[in-house]
Amino acid sequence: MPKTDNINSIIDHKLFTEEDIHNMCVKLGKQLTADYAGKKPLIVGALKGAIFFLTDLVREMDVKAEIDFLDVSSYGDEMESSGEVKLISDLATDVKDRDVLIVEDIVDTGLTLEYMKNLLKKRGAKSVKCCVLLNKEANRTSDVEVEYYGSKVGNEFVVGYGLDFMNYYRNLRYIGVLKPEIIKLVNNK
Ligand SMILES: O=P(O)(O)OC[C@H]1O[C@H](OP(=O)(O)OP(=O)(O)O)[C@H](O)[C@@H]1O
Ligand code: HPA
Ligand SMILES: [Mg+2]
Repeated sequence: MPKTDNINSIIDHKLFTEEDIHNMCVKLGKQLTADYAGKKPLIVGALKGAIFFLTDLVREMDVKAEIDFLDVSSYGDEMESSGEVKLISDLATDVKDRDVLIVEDIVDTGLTLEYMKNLLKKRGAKSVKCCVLLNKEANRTSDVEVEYYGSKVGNEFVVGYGLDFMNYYRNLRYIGVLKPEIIKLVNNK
């Protein structure tokens, strides 16, 4: 566990331990191995949140896969989606006729995922599916399909294992729920 300043003052409780996360990666990896058998998918990680999940998930997949990254952002330092997804940096790979699997840490409003799926379909991908670790349905504004997910979560702000609060705490090994009073502090600033 990295030395992270004041972690107890911001985390209310742990939601998923390292073991829980590992088990989700193993289960999803098995499903994806079966579903992508005989294919050579392009795995697209959504920076920055998906970095840890992607690296753990792909090592549970017995599939000949390529990996690339899209840097997209809609939250910046905020805790609510701006409603606008920005493409910060693009893929290096041509997706035309490829089976693409987007890997994401969380789907919340669904706007980021919808943006990425539309972009990849427009570029001529043969198939575009996604695998997200956490599926938060409470604030969903898009009807984007979530083909694979590790677990549903409630309407709580979660941090760790790639998920950030004001760009920090991504490097926690577990996933925790941010204290409601921290959210109030930020919202009242
Ligand atoms: O379903 P949505 O409401 O669009 O929210 C989900 C997205 O928001 C977060 O990314 P963020 O924009 O904060 O960038 P980051 O991955 O660099 O943290 C998260 O990593 C997802 O990509
Ligand atoms: O709950 C969350 N935590 C961190 N980043 C997020 N982006 C959307 N929802 C969340
Ligand atoms: Mg993200």
